[in-house]
Amino acid sequence: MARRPIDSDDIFLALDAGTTDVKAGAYDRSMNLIASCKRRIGVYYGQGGVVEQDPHEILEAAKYCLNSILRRIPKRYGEPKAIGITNQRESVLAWEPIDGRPITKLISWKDKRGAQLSLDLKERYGQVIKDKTGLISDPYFSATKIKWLVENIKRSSNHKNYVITTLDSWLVKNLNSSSIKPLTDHSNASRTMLFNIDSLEWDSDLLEIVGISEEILPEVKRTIESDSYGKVKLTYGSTTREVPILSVAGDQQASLFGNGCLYPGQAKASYGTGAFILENTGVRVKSDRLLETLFYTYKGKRTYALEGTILSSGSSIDWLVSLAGLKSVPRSILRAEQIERSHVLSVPALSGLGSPFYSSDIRGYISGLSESTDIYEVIRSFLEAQAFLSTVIIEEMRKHIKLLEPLHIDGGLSKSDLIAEMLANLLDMKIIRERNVDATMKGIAMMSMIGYYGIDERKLTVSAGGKEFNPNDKRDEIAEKFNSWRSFLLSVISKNQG
Ligand SMILES: O=P(O)(O)OC[C@H](O)CO
Repeated sequence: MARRPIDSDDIFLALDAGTTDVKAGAYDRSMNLIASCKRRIGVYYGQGGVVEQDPHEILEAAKYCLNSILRRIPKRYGEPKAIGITNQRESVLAWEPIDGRPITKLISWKDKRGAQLSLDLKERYGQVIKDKTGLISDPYFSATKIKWLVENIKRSSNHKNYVITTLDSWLVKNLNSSSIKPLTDHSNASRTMLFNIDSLEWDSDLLEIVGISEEILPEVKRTIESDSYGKVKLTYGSTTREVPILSVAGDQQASLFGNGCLYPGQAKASYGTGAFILENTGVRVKSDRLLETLFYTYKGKRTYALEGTILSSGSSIDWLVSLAGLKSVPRSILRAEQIERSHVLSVPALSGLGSPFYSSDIRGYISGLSESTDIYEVIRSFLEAQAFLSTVIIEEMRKHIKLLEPLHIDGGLSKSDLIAEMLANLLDMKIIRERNVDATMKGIAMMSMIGYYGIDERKLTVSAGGKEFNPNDKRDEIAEKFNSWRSFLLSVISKNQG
């Protein structure tokens, strides 16, 4: 990769196509955010575990946001040098490889249509899947969704020539100024449950086991790449710009990067639609109860991470606030945080339980309700559950690799001081919430900048800092509640198994 001179007027773009919002940002050379735009997108929840999104809506939102930030970049900056694209992971759609036209909806990572198949796969091939992909067979990953799409296309249409890919691949195709074949990056491929994270290839045994042909999958490239992903064509008014795409990554990997976790032992927790806790492990570190995944690849090097997932995070709070007929999520959270003491306990497993339990058929439970319980106590218990579930995951991580201080937190729900304070006490460590809670966009912009300059990622100097939370005198009280909650969780799990 060519090295280029560093100029203080250089700027880099980021596109983050998440589950709830599509966002774009422009960053200066020190990774200060200088313009941003966000558009909310719809999620359709149907019977039988169906969760889908409209790819056209996502693409329109992406174009709108990118064009809108271009208009807002101050004149003193030069042309954007590069762009990085990051995305909600595991979600897949089928499309025409020549013109990029979608032939299905985007089947969300939250979709459970593959539940039975993933159970069967777990029973028969659980260890093979873990060894090869680092993942635990679950409908969360792409494999069973891809299989469902293949069967469905066979039954309901004449389409013969199609590919099935994660969202990054489709966006790269549809935003490109030139014709480009279907491509994805290693971090996204590692979430499909079909990709061998040691050999860095689609795994022929797994493809055969699940019954998927490699021909319908995209080619896999490095996360930070100088010349594979083409250029994004941006037009506004009479101006057209072509900006090279120099990085593509799954959103949680991008946020690990954006939180500056570039050394083994550094970790972050992102509280978005779901919550995702990732620790940089450098090399692959095996764990039976957590997910081993590719963090990023750059030049000849690969870096791995351990991951624990909470399937419903911000989405559970949104759901509860709207069910209660309350207007504002942030105001409801603030009010819930002010409650002195609450006896309500919750397991907000609205989409099943993620790590380290992987029970896709469990649903949400609440205990401790009385006639005097008010809705804010219940909201508080949902917030507390995020800190408790995170603690269970991090306890598991600590069995495998030392966790370095501080733990970085980001994502919309990380604005909750309650969650941050509880984490500091439960984990007995410093927590840092980034000044700008959007580490995902920052991470993908950082990756594109590294690709542009061709520099060593650990030599980066970027602006950082944020609010610190440390263990305090509430430690015993929080630990006591955690113990009660843990017993409640175990009773929920055993009830479900029985
Ligand atoms: O859309 P988010 O930010 O909740 O992230 C979704 C994850 O990538 C799913 O694995």
